[in-house]
Amino acid sequence: MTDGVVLDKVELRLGTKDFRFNCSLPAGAVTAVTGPSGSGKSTLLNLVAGFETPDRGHVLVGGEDVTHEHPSGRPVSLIFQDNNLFTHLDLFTNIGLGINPSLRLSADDRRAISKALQRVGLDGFEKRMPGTLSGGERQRAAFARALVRKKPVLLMDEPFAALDPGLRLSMAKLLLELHREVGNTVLIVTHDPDEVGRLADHAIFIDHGQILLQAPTTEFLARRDIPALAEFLSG
Ligand SMILES: Nc1ncnc2c1ncn2[C@@H]1O[C@H](COP(=O)(O)OP(=O)(O)OP(=O)(O)O)[C@@H](O)[C@H]1O
Repeated sequence: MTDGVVLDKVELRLGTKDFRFNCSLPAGAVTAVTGPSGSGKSTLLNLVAGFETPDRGHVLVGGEDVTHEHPSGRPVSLIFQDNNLFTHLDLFTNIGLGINPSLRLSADDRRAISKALQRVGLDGFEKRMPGTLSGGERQRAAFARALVRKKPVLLMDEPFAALDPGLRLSMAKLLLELHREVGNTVLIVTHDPDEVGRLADHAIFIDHGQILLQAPTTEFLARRDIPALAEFLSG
């Protein structure tokens, strides 16, 4: 098993909260990041993305030590619940920024943008402004941007939480299709045990800033010996 993301004895203090993360998440797999509210799920993603720097320990992505790498230099893409798009820029530009922040785009880049829009079901949406899109369409656009960036790791923080149940299912299906096509390493924060079962190969459970369990999904969903996890699983 190759490591996609490693947090090697990472320690971080934010305000009065202490986080200690030690884990090795497999490359090319979907790992669900779960835990009670305030347990440290977003903080773990922020450490991988580079929005937080550990006080101690190392963060490795694809075997490369990125602990002190600026977020823009890390081989990761991000999709959040919202705020994925710049509201004053059309979709073509929003997605182009994912390829090159100065928007110097080659003919190939331009074709890649249109192809990515097509792939996520937004064929011909290049000139649309984010404000004119539905929530599901905005998430599709965020997927298109992640696609053109071609980064080996995709970090998703509750990407579907704002969507209604039907849309959640179709976005989960799209995520899995794209994941199988590109073989990336996905970390997805979710509060929903059903989503863990639907999407993830592995899952971790965080409580009070520490990882209490890392296991393959089937084992994870069957465990009842950790009270906080049992509570999470019973919804
Ligand atoms: N910059 C900061 N300064 C002080 N405390 C912080 C900071 N960032 C996060 N925290 C605290 O650390 C804890 C973990 O936050 P985090 O956002 O990682 O939790 P979470 O598991 O993602 O929660 P939720 O499910 O509610 O989104 C919270 O109590 C939060 O208030």
